[in-house]
Amino acid sequence: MNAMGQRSRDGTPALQIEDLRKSFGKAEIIRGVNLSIGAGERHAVIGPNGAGKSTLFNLITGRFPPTSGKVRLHGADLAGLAPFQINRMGLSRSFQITNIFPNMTVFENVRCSLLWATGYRYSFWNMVNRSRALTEGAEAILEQINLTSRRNLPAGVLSYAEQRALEIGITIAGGANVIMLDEPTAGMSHSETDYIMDLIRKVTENKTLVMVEHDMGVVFGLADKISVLVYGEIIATGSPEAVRANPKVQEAYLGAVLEAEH
Ligand SMILES: Nc1ncnc2c1ncn2[C@@H]1O[C@H](COP(=O)(O)OP(=O)(O)OP(=O)(O)O)[C@@H](O)[C@H]1O
Repeated sequence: MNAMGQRSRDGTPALQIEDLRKSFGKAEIIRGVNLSIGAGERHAVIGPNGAGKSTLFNLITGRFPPTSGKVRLHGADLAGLAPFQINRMGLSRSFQITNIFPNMTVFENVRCSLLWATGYRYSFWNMVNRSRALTEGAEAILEQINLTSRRNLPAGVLSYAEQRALEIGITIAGGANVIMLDEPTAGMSHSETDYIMDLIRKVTENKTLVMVEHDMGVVFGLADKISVLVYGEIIATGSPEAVRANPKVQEAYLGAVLEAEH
């Protein structure tokens, strides 16, 4: 069965991380991370600045090779694979920095990412069918991210929140079933944050979501499970309630963050 866009039915976790380590020079930034993320789970990784959250993302997505340890996607070892190969196995990520082409239209941005993501799978199709499939696919995504009415505008003129929605559209375009979002609501107002949160909930329905996020409203509103990364180690993983109540987490991170929000 092609697992794209569907939950694993045999109980294999979507992602398994086994004793993962990463050093830059002498500094060990990721220090033995073990984590299992179930198919269909919404998982948030939180922790203080510099804890290694982006580095962990970069290791999972193949952007950096680990110093040691393993990452498995639906049971398959990702060692040695390039980001585009991992992407074609059903894992797609967004970046903290907006990754869209500002001079291309909104529609072209989505269509292009679809073309890239599905390049191989449609290789036996004739050009007409392929072109039609891409157009229809792009239209369906625009509908999902509520940007149909903006489709012919250059992406650069969209509002910040709309650009982040487009970024999410580009991330989901290839039909990946594991979606990784890096600070999807960074720099947003309360209403924009609520809007993007609803959008994320909608587009990741029946998919696995892994996100790094600093806004605790978003984390506790969206996540089924939370992992807390401090100095390259996961000090707690569990349900939002369990993580919130964990004294180690309170001490290392959440106590100060929740206090600052009130
Ligand atoms: N390519 C690199 N080379 C050297 N050091 C790096 C590299 N990438 C990250 N680091 C270091 O690793 C540490 C963790 O950085 P990382 O960006 O992963 O943290 P983070 O938890 O995502 O932080 P933030 O919440 O501020 O985004 C930092 O001390 C950073 O300077």
